[in-house]
Amino acid sequence: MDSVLAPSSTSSFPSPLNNNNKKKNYYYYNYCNNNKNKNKSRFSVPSSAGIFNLRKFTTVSFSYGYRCGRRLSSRSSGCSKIHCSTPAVMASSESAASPEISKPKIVTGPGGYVLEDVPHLSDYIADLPTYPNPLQDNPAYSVVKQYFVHVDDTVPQKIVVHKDGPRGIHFRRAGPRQKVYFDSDEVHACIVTCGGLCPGLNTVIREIVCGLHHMYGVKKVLGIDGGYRGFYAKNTVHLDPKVVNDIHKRGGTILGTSRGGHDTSKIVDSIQDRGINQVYIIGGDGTQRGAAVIFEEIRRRGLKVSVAGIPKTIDNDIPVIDKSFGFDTAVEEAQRAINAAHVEAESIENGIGLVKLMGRYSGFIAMYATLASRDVDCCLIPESPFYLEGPGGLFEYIERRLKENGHMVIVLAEGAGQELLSESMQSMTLKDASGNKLLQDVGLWISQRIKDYFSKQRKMPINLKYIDPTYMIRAIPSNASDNVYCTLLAQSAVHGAMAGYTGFTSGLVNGRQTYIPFNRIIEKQNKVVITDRMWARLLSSTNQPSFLCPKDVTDDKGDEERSNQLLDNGNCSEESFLFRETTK
Ligand SMILES: Nc1ncnc2c1ncn2[C@@H]1O[C@H](COP(=O)(O)OP(=O)(O)OP(=O)(O)O)[C@@H](O)[C@H]1O
Ligand SMILES: O=P(O)(O)OC[C@H]1O[C@](O)(CO)[C@@H](O)[C@@H]1O
Ligand SMILES: [Mg+2]
Repeated sequence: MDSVLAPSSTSSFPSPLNNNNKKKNYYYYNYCNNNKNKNKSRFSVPSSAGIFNLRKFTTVSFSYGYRCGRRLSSRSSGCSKIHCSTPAVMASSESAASPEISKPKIVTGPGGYVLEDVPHLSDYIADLPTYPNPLQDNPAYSVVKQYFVHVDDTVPQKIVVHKDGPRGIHFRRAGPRQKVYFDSDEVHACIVTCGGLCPGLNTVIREIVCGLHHMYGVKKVLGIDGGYRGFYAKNTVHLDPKVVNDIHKRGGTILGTSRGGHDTSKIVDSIQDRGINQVYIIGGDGTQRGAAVIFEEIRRRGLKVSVAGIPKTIDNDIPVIDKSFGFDTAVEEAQRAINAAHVEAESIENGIGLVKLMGRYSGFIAMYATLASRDVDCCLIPESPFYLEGPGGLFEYIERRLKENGHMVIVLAEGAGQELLSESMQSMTLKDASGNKLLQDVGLWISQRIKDYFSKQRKMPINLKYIDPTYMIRAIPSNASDNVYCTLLAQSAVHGAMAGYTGFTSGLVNGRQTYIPFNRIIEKQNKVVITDRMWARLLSSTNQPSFLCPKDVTDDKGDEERSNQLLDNGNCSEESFLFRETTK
Protein backbone atom coordinates (compact mmCIF):
# COMPACT_ATOMS: atom_id res chain seq x y z
CA MET A 1 0.00 0.00 0.00
CA ASP A 2 2.80 2.38 0.84
CA SER A 3 4.06 2.13 -2.66
CA VAL A 4 0.98 3.91 -3.84
CA LEU A 5 1.18 6.53 -1.24
CA ALA A 6 4.89 6.88 -1.11
CA PRO A 7 5.75 5.54 -4.50
CA SER A 8 9.42 5.25 -5.06
CA SER A 9 8.25 3.70 -8.24
CA THR A 10 6.71 6.88 -9.49
CA SER A 11 9.57 7.11 -11.88
CA SER A 12 7.48 4.92 -14.13
CA PHE A 13 3.86 5.94 -13.83
CA PRO A 14 1.68 3.51 -15.70
CA SER A 15 -0.19 4.61 -18.78
CA PRO A 16 -3.74 5.76 -18.37
CA LEU A 17 -6.19 2.95 -19.10
CA ASN A 18 -9.86 2.84 -19.61
CA ASN A 19 -11.91 4.24 -16.79
CA ASN A 20 -14.80 1.85 -17.29
CA ASN A 21 -13.19 -1.15 -15.78
CA LYS A 22 -14.05 -1.06 -12.11
CA LYS A 23 -13.05 -4.60 -11.32
CA LYS A 24 -11.49 -5.24 -7.97
CA ASN A 25 -8.04 -5.64 -9.38
CA TYR A 26 -7.94 -2.16 -10.75
CA TYR A 27 -7.14 0.95 -8.80
CA TYR A 28 -8.45 4.30 -9.74
CA TYR A 29 -6.42 7.43 -9.73
CA ASN A 30 -8.27 10.62 -9.73
CA TYR A 31 -6.34 13.58 -10.87
CA CYS A 32 -8.72 16.31 -10.00
CA ASN A 33 -8.79 19.98 -9.57
CA ASN A 34 -11.22 22.78 -9.00
CA ASN A 35 -12.68 22.55 -12.45
CA LYS A 36 -13.84 19.09 -11.63
CA ASN A 37 -15.31 17.49 -14.71
CA LYS A 38 -13.37 19.38 -17.27
CA ASN A 39 -9.99 18.73 -15.84
CA LYS A 40 -10.54 15.32 -14.46
CA SER A 41 -8.39 12.65 -15.92
CA ARG A 42 -9.30 9.26 -14.47
CA PHE A 43 -7.59 6.08 -15.22
CA SER A 44 -7.00 2.72 -13.69
CA VAL A 45 -3.93 0.67 -13.24
CA PRO A 46 -3.82 -3.10 -13.24
CA SER A 47 -2.61 -4.37 -9.91
CA SER A 48 -0.55 -6.86 -11.78
CA ALA A 49 1.74 -4.03 -12.70
CA GLY A 50 3.12 -4.78 -9.28
CA ILE A 51 3.86 -1.16 -8.65
CA PHE A 52 0.83 -0.45 -6.53
CA ASN A 53 0.58 -3.01 -3.85
CA LEU A 54 -2.81 -2.06 -2.54
CA ARG A 55 -3.82 -5.61 -1.71
CA LYS A 56 -7.47 -5.65 -0.76
CA PHE A 57 -7.90 -1.93 -1.05
CA THR A 58 -9.82 -0.83 -4.01
CA THR A 59 -10.01 2.91 -4.27
CA VAL A 60 -7.38 5.53 -4.23
CA SER A 61 -8.32 9.06 -4.92
CA PHE A 62 -5.92 11.91 -4.80
CA SER A 63 -5.17 14.96 -6.74
CA TYR A 64 -2.34 16.58 -8.52
CA GLY A 65 -2.34 20.28 -8.91
CA TYR A 66 0.97 20.42 -10.58
CA ARG A 67 2.42 23.48 -12.03
CA CYS A 68 5.81 24.56 -13.09
CA GLY A 69 6.24 27.38 -10.62
CA ARG A 70 7.36 30.80 -11.65
CA ARG A 71 10.51 30.36 -9.63
CA LEU A 72 11.60 27.30 -11.49
CA SER A 73 15.15 28.49 -11.80
CA SER A 74 15.78 26.76 -8.51
CA ARG A 75 18.11 28.99 -6.58
CA SER A 76 19.36 26.22 -4.46
CA SER A 77 20.18 22.62 -4.64
CA GLY A 78 17.55 21.85 -2.01
CA CYS A 79 14.42 22.62 -3.99
CA SER A 80 12.59 22.16 -7.17
CA LYS A 81 13.22 18.86 -8.74
CA ILE A 82 10.67 19.37 -11.46
CA HIS A 83 9.62 17.04 -14.22
CA CYS A 84 7.06 18.81 -16.25
CA SER A 85 7.00 16.27 -18.99
CA THR A 86 5.86 13.27 -16.95
CA PRO A 87 2.36 12.41 -18.17
CA ALA A 88 1.13 11.13 -14.85
CA VAL A 89 2.11 14.29 -13.11
CA MET A 90 0.98 16.60 -15.84
CA ALA A 91 -2.47 15.09 -15.94
CA SER A 92 -3.61 17.85 -18.23
CA SER A 93 -2.38 21.21 -19.26
CA GLU A 94 -5.43 22.75 -17.64
CA SER A 95 -4.69 21.14 -14.32
CA ALA A 96 -1.12 22.29 -14.66
CA ALA A 97 -2.29 25.86 -14.72
CA SER A 98 -4.77 25.79 -11.86
CA PRO A 99 -3.60 26.56 -8.34
CA GLU A 100 -6.23 24.34 -6.77
CA ILE A 101 -6.40 22.99 -3.26
CA SER A 102 -5.47 19.33 -3.17
CA LYS A 103 -8.23 16.93 -2.32
CA PRO A 104 -8.11 14.44 0.53
CA LYS A 105 -6.27 11.24 -0.27
CA ILE A 106 -8.63 8.47 0.66
CA VAL A 107 -8.12 4.72 0.49
CA THR A 108 -11.05 2.45 1.21
CA GLY A 109 -11.10 -1.23 2.02
CA PRO A 110 -13.40 -4.01 3.14
CA GLY A 111 -15.57 -3.65 6.22
CA GLY A 112 -15.90 0.10 5.88
CA TYR A 113 -12.15 0.66 6.25
CA VAL A 114 -11.10 4.17 5.32
CA LEU A 115 -7.55 5.48 5.31
CA GLU A 116 -7.34 9.27 5.30
CA ASP A 117 -3.84 9.44 4.01
CA VAL A 118 -1.33 12.26 3.88
CA PRO A 119 0.23 13.67 0.73
CA HIS A 120 3.63 12.52 -0.46
CA LEU A 121 6.23 14.41 -2.47
CA SER A 122 6.02 11.77 -5.16
CA ASP A 123 2.33 12.63 -5.63
CA TYR A 124 3.45 15.64 -7.62
CA ILE A 125 7.12 15.07 -8.41
CA ALA A 126 8.11 12.13 -10.54
CA ASP A 127 11.38 10.22 -10.54
CA LEU A 128 12.34 11.07 -6.99
CA PRO A 129 15.33 9.01 -5.93
CA THR A 130 15.12 7.05 -2.68
CA TYR A 131 17.82 6.08 -0.24
CA PRO A 132 18.12 3.37 2.39
CA ASN A 133 17.17 4.74 5.79
CA PRO A 134 20.40 5.55 7.65
CA LEU A 135 18.74 4.34 10.85
CA GLN A 136 19.47 0.79 9.79
CA ASP A 137 23.12 1.46 10.66
CA ASN A 138 22.35 3.37 13.84
CA PRO A 139 23.61 1.50 16.91
CA ALA A 140 20.70 2.82 18.99
CA TYR A 141 18.28 0.99 16.76
CA SER A 142 20.31 -2.15 16.03
CA VAL A 143 18.70 -4.03 18.93
CA VAL A 144 15.18 -3.02 17.98
CA LYS A 145 13.57 -5.97 16.31
CA GLN A 146 11.18 -4.10 14.07
CA TYR A 147 12.35 -0.57 13.81
CA PHE A 148 10.78 0.28 10.50
CA VAL A 149 7.07 0.84 10.45
CA HIS A 150 5.25 -1.59 8.20
CA VAL A 151 4.01 0.13 5.08
CA ASP A 152 0.47 -1.06 5.69
CA ASP A 153 0.25 0.03 9.33
CA THR A 154 -2.61 2.38 10.05
CA VAL A 155 -4.27 3.53 13.26
CA PRO A 156 -8.06 3.62 13.76
CA GLN A 157 -9.60 6.86 14.89
CA LYS A 158 -12.38 5.05 16.66
CA ILE A 159 -11.38 2.08 18.77
CA VAL A 160 -14.70 1.35 20.37
CA VAL A 161 -16.59 -0.44 17.64
CA HIS A 162 -19.71 -2.51 17.43
CA LYS A 163 -19.82 -6.02 16.05
CA ASP A 164 -21.40 -5.04 12.77
CA GLY A 165 -20.24 -1.46 12.62
CA PRO A 166 -17.85 -0.12 9.99
CA ARG A 167 -14.11 -0.16 10.68
CA GLY A 168 -14.08 3.57 10.11
CA ILE A 169 -11.40 6.16 9.59
CA HIS A 170 -7.73 5.34 9.95
CA PHE A 171 -4.57 7.39 9.82
CA ARG A 172 -1.13 6.42 8.63
CA ARG A 173 1.07 5.19 11.44
CA ALA A 174 4.07 7.42 12.08
CA GLY A 175 7.62 6.18 12.33
CA PRO A 176 10.77 5.44 10.36
CA ARG A 177 10.42 3.99 6.87
CA GLN A 178 12.82 1.63 5.16
CA LYS A 179 13.37 4.10 2.32
CA VAL A 180 13.84 7.81 2.66
CA TYR A 181 13.38 10.48 0.02
CA PHE A 182 16.16 12.77 1.13
CA ASP A 183 19.87 12.19 1.17
CA SER A 184 21.11 13.41 4.56
CA ASP A 185 23.49 15.96 3.03
CA GLU A 186 20.72 17.32 0.87
CA VAL A 187 18.41 18.16 3.79
CA HIS A 188 18.05 21.78 4.78
CA ALA A 189 15.40 21.98 7.47
CA CYS A 190 13.80 24.88 9.26
CA ILE A 191 11.67 25.16 12.39
CA VAL A 192 9.15 27.85 13.25
CA THR A 193 6.93 28.36 16.31
CA CYS A 194 3.72 30.41 16.05
CA GLY A 195 0.77 31.45 18.22
CA GLY A 196 0.66 31.57 22.02
CA LEU A 197 3.15 29.88 24.29
CA CYS A 198 2.76 26.34 25.51
CA PRO A 199 4.92 24.17 27.77
CA GLY A 200 7.10 21.88 25.67
CA LEU A 201 7.79 24.13 22.68
CA ASN A 202 11.52 24.06 23.37
CA THR A 203 11.47 20.31 23.82
CA VAL A 204 9.89 19.85 20.40
CA ILE A 205 12.49 22.18 18.85
CA ARG A 206 15.28 20.30 20.59
CA GLU A 207 14.04 16.91 19.51
CA ILE A 208 13.57 17.91 15.87
CA VAL A 209 17.13 19.18 15.77
CA CYS A 210 18.55 16.17 17.61
CA GLY A 211 16.36 13.72 15.71
CA LEU A 212 17.50 15.07 12.36
CA HIS A 213 21.09 15.17 13.50
CA HIS A 214 21.47 11.92 15.39
CA MET A 215 19.07 9.70 13.45
CA TYR A 216 19.57 11.01 9.93
CA GLY A 217 22.92 12.82 10.00
CA VAL A 218 21.30 16.12 8.99
CA LYS A 219 23.51 19.10 9.76
CA LYS A 220 21.63 22.03 8.26
CA VAL A 221 18.77 23.18 10.49
CA LEU A 222 17.58 26.77 10.69
CA GLY A 223 15.41 28.35 13.35
CA ILE A 224 12.99 30.97 12.04
CA ASP A 225 12.84 33.90 14.42
CA GLY A 226 9.48 35.14 15.67
CA GLY A 227 6.79 33.05 13.98
CA TYR A 228 5.58 33.11 10.38
CA ARG A 229 6.61 36.65 9.66
CA GLY A 230 10.16 35.69 10.63
CA PHE A 231 10.47 33.91 7.27
CA TYR A 232 10.63 37.23 5.49
CA ALA A 233 11.10 39.88 8.17
CA LYS A 234 13.74 38.54 10.49
CA ASN A 235 17.04 36.71 10.71
CA THR A 236 17.40 33.00 11.13
CA VAL A 237 19.44 31.10 13.67
CA HIS A 238 21.54 28.02 13.10
CA LEU A 239 20.42 25.09 15.24
CA ASP A 240 22.46 22.05 16.18
CA PRO A 241 22.42 19.62 19.12
CA LYS A 242 24.84 21.79 21.07
CA VAL A 243 22.74 24.93 20.67
CA VAL A 244 19.55 23.19 21.78
CA ASN A 245 21.06 20.95 24.43
CA ASP A 246 19.46 22.53 27.51
CA ILE A 247 16.49 24.33 26.08
CA HIS A 248 13.89 21.79 27.19
CA LYS A 249 14.42 23.00 30.73
CA ARG A 250 13.11 26.44 29.82
CA GLY A 251 9.61 27.67 29.22
CA GLY A 252 8.62 29.59 26.09
CA THR A 253 10.31 29.13 22.75
CA ILE A 254 13.90 30.01 22.02
CA LEU A 255 12.79 30.94 18.50
CA GLY A 256 10.20 33.49 19.59
CA THR A 257 6.65 33.47 18.32
CA SER A 258 4.01 35.80 16.94
CA ARG A 259 0.43 36.10 15.79
CA GLY A 260 -0.55 37.48 12.39
CA GLY A 261 2.00 38.09 9.65
CA HIS A 262 1.11 35.16 7.47
CA ASP A 263 1.99 36.11 3.91
CA THR A 264 1.98 32.75 2.18
CA SER A 265 3.72 33.77 -0.95
CA LYS A 266 6.49 35.64 0.85
CA ILE A 267 6.96 32.68 3.18
CA VAL A 268 7.28 30.22 0.29
CA ASP A 269 9.56 32.62 -1.58
CA SER A 270 11.78 32.65 1.49
CA ILE A 271 11.71 28.85 1.75
CA GLN A 272 12.68 28.61 -1.89
CA ASP A 273 15.32 31.31 -1.74
CA ARG A 274 17.01 29.75 1.26
CA GLY A 275 16.95 26.29 -0.28
CA ILE A 276 14.92 24.87 2.58
CA ASN A 277 13.41 21.47 1.83
CA GLN A 278 11.90 20.42 5.18
CA VAL A 279 9.67 22.81 7.10
CA TYR A 280 8.64 21.99 10.67
CA ILE A 281 5.79 24.18 11.87
CA ILE A 282 4.86 24.11 15.55
CA GLY A 283 1.62 25.84 16.46
CA GLY A 284 -2.08 25.74 17.18
CA ASP A 285 -5.15 25.65 14.98
CA GLY A 286 -4.33 28.96 13.29
CA THR A 287 -0.77 27.86 12.67
CA GLN A 288 -1.86 24.56 11.16
CA ARG A 289 -4.21 26.51 8.85
CA GLY A 290 -1.23 28.58 7.84
CA ALA A 291 0.83 25.41 7.32
CA ALA A 292 -1.89 23.96 5.10
CA VAL A 293 -1.79 26.94 2.74
CA ILE A 294 2.01 26.95 2.74
CA PHE A 295 1.90 23.30 1.74
CA GLU A 296 -0.56 24.05 -1.06
CA GLU A 297 1.64 26.81 -2.41
CA ILE A 298 4.72 24.58 -2.25
CA ARG A 299 2.85 21.84 -4.07
CA ARG A 300 1.58 24.33 -6.63
CA ARG A 301 5.13 25.43 -7.31
CA GLY A 302 6.19 21.79 -7.53
CA LEU A 303 8.92 22.09 -4.92
CA LYS A 304 10.56 19.18 -3.22
CA VAL A 305 9.79 20.53 0.23
CA SER A 306 8.13 18.51 3.01
CA VAL A 307 5.83 20.45 5.31
CA ALA A 308 5.27 18.88 8.73
CA GLY A 309 3.05 20.34 11.46
CA ILE A 310 3.40 19.65 15.15
CA PRO A 311 0.17 20.59 16.95
CA LYS A 312 0.61 22.99 19.85
CA THR A 313 -2.20 24.40 21.92
CA ILE A 314 -2.58 24.95 25.59
CA ASP A 315 -6.35 24.95 25.07
CA ASN A 316 -6.38 21.38 23.67
CA ASP A 317 -8.66 22.66 20.94
CA ILE A 318 -7.10 20.74 18.03
CA PRO A 319 -9.38 17.93 16.84
CA VAL A 320 -8.53 14.27 16.13
CA ILE A 321 -5.47 14.06 18.40
CA ASP A 322 -5.77 12.57 21.88
CA LYS A 323 -4.45 15.72 23.51
CA SER A 324 -1.93 18.41 22.80
CA PHE A 325 1.53 18.58 24.33
CA GLY A 326 1.88 20.87 27.32
CA PHE A 327 -1.70 20.28 28.34
CA ASP A 328 -0.80 18.00 31.26
CA THR A 329 1.81 20.48 32.44
CA ALA A 330 -0.72 23.31 32.31
CA VAL A 331 -3.30 21.29 34.25
CA GLU A 332 -0.67 20.43 36.83
CA GLU A 333 0.38 24.06 37.23
CA ALA A 334 -3.26 25.12 37.54
CA GLN A 335 -3.44 22.97 40.68
CA ARG A 336 -1.21 25.44 42.46
CA ALA A 337 -3.61 28.28 41.80
CA ILE A 338 -6.62 26.17 42.80
CA ASN A 339 -4.87 25.09 46.00
CA ALA A 340 -4.14 28.71 46.84
CA ALA A 341 -7.75 29.66 46.16
CA HIS A 342 -8.91 26.84 48.40
CA VAL A 343 -6.59 27.78 51.25
CA GLU A 344 -7.69 31.40 51.05
CA ALA A 345 -11.38 30.51 50.86
CA GLU A 346 -11.46 28.04 53.72
CA SER A 347 -9.56 30.39 56.03
CA ILE A 348 -12.21 33.03 56.14
CA GLU A 349 -15.95 33.22 56.65
CA ASN A 350 -17.93 32.92 53.42
CA GLY A 351 -14.69 32.72 51.50
CA ILE A 352 -14.87 32.35 47.75
CA GLY A 353 -11.74 31.51 45.73
CA LEU A 354 -12.15 32.27 42.05
CA VAL A 355 -9.53 31.02 39.58
CA LYS A 356 -9.48 31.98 35.91
CA LEU A 357 -7.74 29.56 33.57
CA MET A 358 -7.03 29.65 29.84
CA GLY A 359 -9.51 28.33 27.33
CA ARG A 360 -10.71 30.77 24.74
CA TYR A 361 -13.26 28.54 23.04
CA SER A 362 -12.62 25.19 24.75
CA GLY A 363 -12.78 24.52 28.46
CA PHE A 364 -10.50 21.49 28.68
CA ILE A 365 -7.94 23.03 31.04
CA ALA A 366 -10.65 24.16 33.45
CA MET A 367 -12.40 20.79 33.26
CA TYR A 368 -9.29 18.67 33.83
CA ALA A 369 -7.87 21.01 36.47
CA THR A 370 -11.20 20.77 38.30
CA LEU A 371 -11.34 17.01 38.07
CA ALA A 372 -7.76 16.71 39.25
CA SER A 373 -8.21 19.03 42.20
CA ARG A 374 -11.38 17.84 44.01
CA ASP A 375 -11.43 21.17 45.86
CA VAL A 376 -13.52 22.88 43.20
CA ASP A 377 -17.22 23.47 43.78
CA CYS A 378 -18.04 24.94 40.43
CA CYS A 379 -16.41 24.87 37.01
CA LEU A 380 -17.59 27.20 34.26
CA ILE A 381 -16.50 26.69 30.65
CA PRO A 382 -17.38 28.26 27.29
CA GLU A 383 -19.26 25.18 26.12
CA SER A 384 -21.66 25.20 29.05
CA PRO A 385 -23.84 28.31 29.28
CA PHE A 386 -24.88 29.50 32.68
CA TYR A 387 -26.87 32.33 34.11
CA LEU A 388 -26.38 34.33 37.25
CA GLU A 389 -29.68 35.28 38.83
CA GLY A 390 -32.90 33.48 39.67
CA PRO A 391 -33.72 29.89 40.57
CA GLY A 392 -31.08 27.45 39.32
CA GLY A 393 -28.63 30.28 38.61
CA LEU A 394 -25.03 30.67 39.75
CA PHE A 395 -25.78 33.11 42.59
CA GLU A 396 -28.32 30.76 44.13
CA TYR A 397 -25.81 27.91 43.98
CA ILE A 398 -23.05 30.01 45.56
CA GLU A 399 -25.33 30.96 48.42
CA ARG A 400 -26.31 27.36 49.00
CA ARG A 401 -22.69 26.22 49.01
CA LEU A 402 -21.59 28.94 51.39
CA LYS A 403 -24.39 28.03 53.76
CA GLU A 404 -23.45 24.31 53.56
CA ASN A 405 -19.64 24.58 53.68
CA GLY A 406 -18.77 28.13 54.64
CA HIS A 407 -16.50 28.50 51.61
CA MET A 408 -16.22 27.53 47.96
CA VAL A 409 -13.87 27.45 44.97
CA ILE A 410 -14.90 28.41 41.45
CA VAL A 411 -12.81 27.65 38.37
CA LEU A 412 -13.58 29.69 35.32
CA ALA A 413 -12.29 29.29 31.77
CA GLU A 414 -11.53 32.65 30.19
CA GLY A 415 -14.05 32.07 27.39
CA ALA A 416 -16.90 31.15 29.74
CA GLY A 417 -19.89 33.44 30.02
CA GLN A 418 -18.67 35.83 27.33
CA GLU A 419 -22.21 36.20 26.05
CA LEU A 420 -23.29 37.43 29.51
CA LEU A 421 -20.53 40.02 29.49
CA SER A 422 -21.45 41.35 26.12
CA GLU A 423 -25.07 41.60 27.25
CA SER A 424 -24.20 43.71 30.24
CA MET A 425 -21.25 45.64 28.81
CA GLN A 426 -20.76 47.34 25.47
CA SER A 427 -20.20 44.49 23.10
CA MET A 428 -16.61 44.52 21.91
CA THR A 429 -15.47 42.95 18.71
CA LEU A 430 -11.76 43.44 19.04
CA LYS A 431 -9.51 40.83 17.46
CA ASP A 432 -5.85 39.97 17.79
CA ALA A 433 -3.39 40.02 14.88
CA SER A 434 -4.42 36.48 13.89
CA GLY A 435 -8.12 37.28 13.91
CA ASN A 436 -8.90 35.58 17.23
CA LYS A 437 -11.56 37.30 19.30
CA LEU A 438 -10.05 39.31 22.13
CA LEU A 439 -11.93 38.34 25.25
CA GLN A 440 -13.00 40.58 28.06
CA ASP A 441 -11.88 39.58 31.54
CA VAL A 442 -14.72 37.40 32.68
CA GLY A 443 -12.96 36.74 35.98
CA LEU A 444 -12.92 40.37 37.02
CA TRP A 445 -16.44 40.91 35.75
CA ILE A 446 -17.96 37.94 37.53
CA SER A 447 -16.07 38.73 40.76
CA GLN A 448 -17.69 42.15 40.76
CA ARG A 449 -21.13 40.75 39.99
CA ILE A 450 -20.87 38.23 42.83
CA LYS A 451 -19.71 40.89 45.27
CA ASP A 452 -22.49 43.27 44.23
CA TYR A 453 -25.15 40.61 44.46
CA PHE A 454 -24.25 39.45 47.97
CA SER A 455 -23.59 42.87 49.40
CA LYS A 456 -26.47 44.77 47.77
CA GLN A 457 -29.19 42.20 47.19
CA ARG A 458 -28.56 39.56 49.87
CA LYS A 459 -26.84 41.77 52.48
CA MET A 460 -24.57 38.83 53.11
CA PRO A 461 -20.85 39.50 53.66
CA ILE A 462 -18.56 37.41 51.48
CA ASN A 463 -14.81 37.36 50.97
CA LEU A 464 -13.85 36.79 47.37
CA LYS A 465 -10.26 36.29 46.23
CA TYR A 466 -9.68 36.33 42.50
CA ILE A 467 -6.60 34.51 41.21
CA ASP A 468 -5.57 34.87 37.58
CA PRO A 469 -2.70 32.49 36.79
CA THR A 470 -3.49 32.31 33.07
CA TYR A 471 -0.02 33.07 31.69
CA MET A 472 1.73 31.22 34.50
CA ILE A 473 0.34 27.89 33.39
CA ARG A 474 1.66 28.18 29.85
CA ALA A 475 4.99 29.91 30.36
CA ILE A 476 6.59 27.08 32.31
CA PRO A 477 8.77 24.22 31.03
CA SER A 478 6.98 20.97 30.28
CA ASN A 479 6.77 18.24 32.88
CA ALA A 480 8.28 14.79 32.47
CA SER A 481 5.40 13.16 30.64
CA ASP A 482 4.98 16.10 28.27
CA ASN A 483 8.71 15.98 27.56
CA VAL A 484 8.39 12.37 26.46
CA TYR A 485 5.30 13.22 24.43
CA CYS A 486 7.08 16.15 22.73
CA THR A 487 9.97 13.86 21.86
CA LEU A 488 7.71 11.34 20.17
CA LEU A 489 5.86 14.02 18.21
CA ALA A 490 9.10 15.61 17.05
CA GLN A 491 10.72 12.34 16.07
CA SER A 492 7.59 11.23 14.23
CA ALA A 493 7.57 14.48 12.27
CA VAL A 494 11.23 13.96 11.32
CA HIS A 495 10.61 10.36 10.20
CA GLY A 496 7.63 11.48 8.14
CA ALA A 497 9.45 14.30 6.39
CA MET A 498 12.47 12.10 5.67
CA ALA A 499 10.12 9.49 4.21
CA GLY A 500 8.79 12.12 1.80
CA TYR A 501 5.43 12.68 3.43
CA THR A 502 4.23 16.24 3.43
CA GLY A 503 1.16 18.28 4.32
CA PHE A 504 0.73 16.38 7.55
CA THR A 505 0.46 16.96 11.26
CA SER A 506 2.19 14.56 13.58
CA GLY A 507 -0.32 13.54 16.24
CA LEU A 508 -1.25 10.97 18.83
CA VAL A 509 -4.42 9.02 18.02
CA ASN A 510 -5.54 6.42 20.51
CA GLY A 511 -2.07 6.36 21.99
CA ARG A 512 -0.30 5.81 18.66
CA GLN A 513 1.79 8.26 16.70
CA THR A 514 0.19 9.06 13.35
CA TYR A 515 0.35 11.37 10.35
CA ILE A 516 -2.88 13.28 9.97
CA PRO A 517 -3.71 15.29 6.84
CA PHE A 518 -4.00 19.02 7.44
CA ASN A 519 -7.62 19.12 6.31
CA ARG A 520 -8.64 16.95 9.28
CA ILE A 521 -6.75 19.10 11.74
CA ILE A 522 -8.12 22.43 10.59
CA GLU A 523 -11.71 21.57 9.80
CA LYS A 524 -13.03 22.35 13.29
CA GLN A 525 -12.06 23.02 16.88
CA ASN A 526 -12.08 20.42 19.57
CA LYS A 527 -14.53 21.28 22.34
CA VAL A 528 -15.75 19.80 25.59
CA VAL A 529 -19.01 18.03 24.84
CA ILE A 530 -21.22 18.70 27.81
CA THR A 531 -23.52 15.80 27.08
CA ASP A 532 -20.64 13.37 27.39
CA ARG A 533 -19.72 11.27 30.38
CA MET A 534 -16.62 13.33 31.13
CA TRP A 535 -18.67 16.45 31.82
CA ALA A 536 -21.10 14.34 33.84
CA ARG A 537 -18.15 13.14 35.91
CA LEU A 538 -17.19 16.70 36.55
CA LEU A 539 -20.72 17.63 37.59
CA SER A 540 -20.82 14.74 40.00
CA SER A 541 -17.40 15.63 41.36
CA THR A 542 -18.24 19.28 42.04
CA ASN A 543 -21.94 18.70 42.73
CA GLN A 544 -22.71 21.83 40.79
CA PRO A 545 -25.92 22.11 38.80
CA SER A 546 -25.59 21.84 35.05
CA PHE A 547 -27.35 25.20 34.71
CA LEU A 548 -29.26 23.62 31.84
CA CYS A 549 -32.83 22.45 31.37
CA PRO A 550 -33.33 19.11 29.63
CA LYS A 551 -35.20 20.90 26.87
CA ASP A 552 -32.02 22.75 26.06
CA VAL A 553 -30.25 19.55 25.17
CA THR A 554 -31.15 18.61 21.67
CA ASP A 555 -30.64 15.12 20.43
CA ASP A 556 -29.91 16.06 16.90
CA LYS A 557 -27.63 13.69 15.11
CA GLY A 558 -27.30 16.16 12.26
CA ASP A 559 -25.68 18.65 14.58
CA GLU A 560 -23.70 16.06 16.38
CA GLU A 561 -20.48 17.49 17.62
CA ARG A 562 -17.61 15.18 18.17
CA SER A 563 -14.86 15.75 20.59
CA ASN A 564 -11.61 14.00 21.25
CA GLN A 565 -11.99 14.47 24.97
CA LEU A 566 -10.63 11.41 26.64
CA LEU A 567 -12.98 8.85 28.08
CA ASP A 568 -11.91 6.48 30.81
CA ASN A 569 -10.70 3.92 28.32
CA GLY A 570 -8.65 6.48 26.45
CA ASN A 571 -11.11 6.48 23.59
CA CYS A 572 -12.62 9.49 22.03
CA SER A 573 -16.13 10.53 22.63
CA GLU A 574 -18.62 9.55 20.00
CA GLU A 575 -21.84 9.84 21.92
CA SER A 576 -22.49 13.46 22.05
CA PHE A 577 -25.17 15.82 21.04
CA LEU A 578 -24.92 19.48 20.69
CA PHE A 579 -27.20 21.50 22.88
CA ARG A 580 -28.52 24.58 21.22
CA GLU A 581 -29.72 27.38 23.43
CA THR A 582 -28.53 28.93 26.57
CA THR A 583 -30.81 28.78 29.55
CA LYS A 584 -32.05 32.19 30.49
N1 LIG B 1 -6.68 30.87 8.38
C1 LIG B 1 -5.37 31.10 8.39
N2 LIG B 1 -4.65 31.05 7.26
C2 LIG B 1 -3.33 31.28 7.27
N3 LIG B 1 -2.63 31.57 8.39
C3 LIG B 1 -3.28 31.65 9.54
C4 LIG B 1 -4.68 31.40 9.61
N4 LIG B 1 -5.07 31.54 10.90
C5 LIG B 1 -3.95 31.86 11.59
N5 LIG B 1 -2.89 31.92 10.78
C6 LIG B 1 -1.52 32.24 11.17
O1 LIG B 1 -1.04 31.30 12.13
C7 LIG B 1 -0.29 31.96 13.14
C8 LIG B 1 -0.77 31.59 14.51
O2 LIG B 1 -2.20 31.71 14.60
P1 LIG B 1 -2.91 32.05 15.98
O3 LIG B 1 -2.38 33.33 16.50
O4 LIG B 1 -4.36 31.94 15.78
O5 LIG B 1 -2.38 30.95 16.99
P2 LIG B 1 -2.59 29.39 17.02
O6 LIG B 1 -1.64 28.75 16.10
O7 LIG B 1 -4.02 29.08 16.81
O8 LIG B 1 -2.10 29.07 18.47
P3 LIG B 1 -2.90 29.27 19.85
O9 LIG B 1 -4.31 29.65 19.53
O10 LIG B 1 -2.81 27.95 20.52
O11 LIG B 1 -2.16 30.32 20.56
C9 LIG B 1 -0.38 33.44 12.88
O12 LIG B 1 0.85 33.88 12.37
C10 LIG B 1 -1.50 33.58 11.87
O13 LIG B 1 -1.27 34.60 10.95
O1 LIG C 1 -0.81 35.28 23.93
P1 LIG C 1 -2.10 36.00 23.88
O2 LIG C 1 -2.27 36.69 22.58
O3 LIG C 1 -2.35 36.83 25.06
O4 LIG C 1 -3.18 34.87 23.83
C1 LIG C 1 -3.90 34.34 24.86
C2 LIG C 1 -4.67 33.21 24.29
O5 LIG C 1 -3.81 32.21 23.87
C3 LIG C 1 -4.23 30.95 24.35
O6 LIG C 1 -3.40 30.62 25.42
C4 LIG C 1 -4.14 29.92 23.30
O7 LIG C 1 -2.82 29.75 22.99
C5 LIG C 1 -5.65 31.18 24.83
O8 LIG C 1 -6.02 30.32 25.86
C6 LIG C 1 -5.61 32.61 25.23
O9 LIG C 1 -6.87 33.20 25.09
MG1 LIG D 1 -5.68 29.02 18.19
